[in-house]
Amino acid sequence: MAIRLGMSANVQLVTPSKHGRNHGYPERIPVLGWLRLASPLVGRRRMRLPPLVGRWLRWPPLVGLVVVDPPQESRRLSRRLSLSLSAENERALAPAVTVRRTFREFWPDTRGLRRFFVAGVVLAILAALCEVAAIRLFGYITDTVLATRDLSAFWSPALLWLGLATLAGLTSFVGTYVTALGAERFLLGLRDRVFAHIQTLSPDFTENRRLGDVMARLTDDIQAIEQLVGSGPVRALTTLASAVFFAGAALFLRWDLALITLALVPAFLLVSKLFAARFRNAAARERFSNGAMNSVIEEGLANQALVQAYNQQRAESDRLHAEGSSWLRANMSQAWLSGLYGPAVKVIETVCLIVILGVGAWEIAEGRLTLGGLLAFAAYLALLYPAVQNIGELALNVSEAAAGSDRVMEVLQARPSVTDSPDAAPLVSRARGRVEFENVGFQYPGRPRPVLRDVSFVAEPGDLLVVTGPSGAGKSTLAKLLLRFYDPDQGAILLDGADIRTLRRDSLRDAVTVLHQETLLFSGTVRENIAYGRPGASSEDVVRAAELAGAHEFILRLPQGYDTPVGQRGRLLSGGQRQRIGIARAILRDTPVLVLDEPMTGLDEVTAARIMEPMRRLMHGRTTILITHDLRHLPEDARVIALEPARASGGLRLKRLPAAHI
Ligand SMILES: Nc1ncnc2c1ncn2[C@@H]1O[C@H](COP(=O)(O)OP(=O)(O)OP(=O)(O)O)[C@@H](O)[C@H]1O
Repeated sequence: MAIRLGMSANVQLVTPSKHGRNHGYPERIPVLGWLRLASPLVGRRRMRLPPLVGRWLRWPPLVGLVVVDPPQESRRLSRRLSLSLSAENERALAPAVTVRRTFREFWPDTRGLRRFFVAGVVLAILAALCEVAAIRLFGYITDTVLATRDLSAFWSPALLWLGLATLAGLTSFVGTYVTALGAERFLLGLRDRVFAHIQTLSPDFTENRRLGDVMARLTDDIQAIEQLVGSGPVRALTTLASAVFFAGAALFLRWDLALITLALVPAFLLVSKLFAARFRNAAARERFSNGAMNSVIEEGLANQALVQAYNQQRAESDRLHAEGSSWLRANMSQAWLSGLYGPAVKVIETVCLIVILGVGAWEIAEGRLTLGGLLAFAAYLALLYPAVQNIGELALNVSEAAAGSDRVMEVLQARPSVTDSPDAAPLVSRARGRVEFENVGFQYPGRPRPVLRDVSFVAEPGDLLVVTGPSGAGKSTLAKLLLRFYDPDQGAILLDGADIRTLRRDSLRDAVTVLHQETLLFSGTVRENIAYGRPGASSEDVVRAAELAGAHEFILRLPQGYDTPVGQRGRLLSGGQRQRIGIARAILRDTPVLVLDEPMTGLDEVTAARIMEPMRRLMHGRTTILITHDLRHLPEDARVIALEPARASGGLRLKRLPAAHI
């Protein structure tokens, strides 16, 4: 984009986009008045300095060189923001980390990408040098062609100018592209790393947190880190280089004129000071309202069935309206401030320009300055502004990134409650499936009392062991221990005589299938959900598993058969259908040990009876631990044990019950 400056200058200015994804690489927008450069910096005292030094350091080109640390106030702002946004969950907060620690942690993630960032810096510097030269040419043309009306002197500088503009455009384009490529790859890699780490943690890591908060860490926070570690240094270096070039060129041209314009700095400082705190408060309110509004939308949509069943549509709409109204108010106060700030700064800018032109005109009249020199001088100063503003924004990015990296590092530092021991071994062949609990005691972290105490039982290969007991007695906890989501505090769990702590977790989990109370499905097709049991399974295998699970007929009746999407968490299917897909998946997985956790919950009598047959097929030849309250549909040979809370001890005792028969 081009602007008209003075009489005929056609100047392109470089500034970063504050919002939006430009990866910190400079983009071009028109800006008038270099003095506005002080605006992002005032009101945030970076360092305590003697008044005189402080005043001089606020002189724009120097400020650009001394901003090395995020302003304390913006750091506090970020902290306050993250405090208020995540006040419900203290785990969302993490200790503050320094920028250096952020670099130490995430710099290795730039491996393989640094060449993109280096290329970005080199190309941006080249583009800035082209700008400097182009402005010089513009001044030359003004003096040798416009002032003398000698067209013959026009063509060669004009062609050179065109060449410079083309080169600047090309370098800018390639620089933007390679920086974006580096930044996007950094995001991809870091997101993969954090997500993979979360996958190694016990499921209670996510269960104990708000899902929205974990997702924000994988998206916004990671992006903030990228702005600091990836494209941040590119921006810092190119901005510094640009500031030095443009300040140097202006001072070289007329150092005395450059100093005169400093007289107007206090006016900018005053306006900026008046606005800075209000801007920050409005932004903090906007972020907070935005978060609150998003959680209402998320909860409302996720629980839509509950909302409608309880006739709470109106209440939910009111809740959203209230949060939306706060958001609107916060946005309007931002709009009011920026609406007012723009014209206020414009007035001062205009005064500044008039002063430069006035003094310049006097200098020209005195023969100490040419017209081209004056216009080139004004253009250099105008280019200096965005460069220095960039540095001010960089400081803001640094504090945002520090807050983001706190939260991401907290995730990366979380250790799985269970890990493989160094000498853990895989199962050498398919397990026979003998499962033994030997005096197992267990207490959930942070819970006052043990949930299991002295639990012992054996399930021989192919056995069906039924575990029953009142709600909350710890039946599902047995399955979590068998899968090693947790390790018992006392006793041991053995698979084929080997303590499962000596086995590799992936190998152990390959030997055990758990069918949960509510069948968990992904939002893919029926086929994909069944094949999840054995990735790479053939279509025939999927169909055969569905037939054994008694699911084939109903699947064929679905609109697209096996390719019918099951909807979010399988909600387009009935409970019984979901259950049969779960059974087909388990059949396909074909493990020697099976844990069925309340497989009949929520199913009516007829459906439950219908599912029994496929369930028997699934259990056939496998060691099965069936967790259930419902002892009606059990086979005759089932052994039943009951977990009961022991009142005095606060633990549990185990009781053997006779098998219940249909
Ligand atoms: N991740 C967890 N962190 C802390 N406590 C937990 C966790 N999961 C379960 N508990 C607690 O452990 C106890 C046993 O839970 P568990 O799910 O094993 O019971 P259950 O016998 O399967 O109950 P139900 O029959 O209702 O499914 C409960 O008091 C529960 O609150």
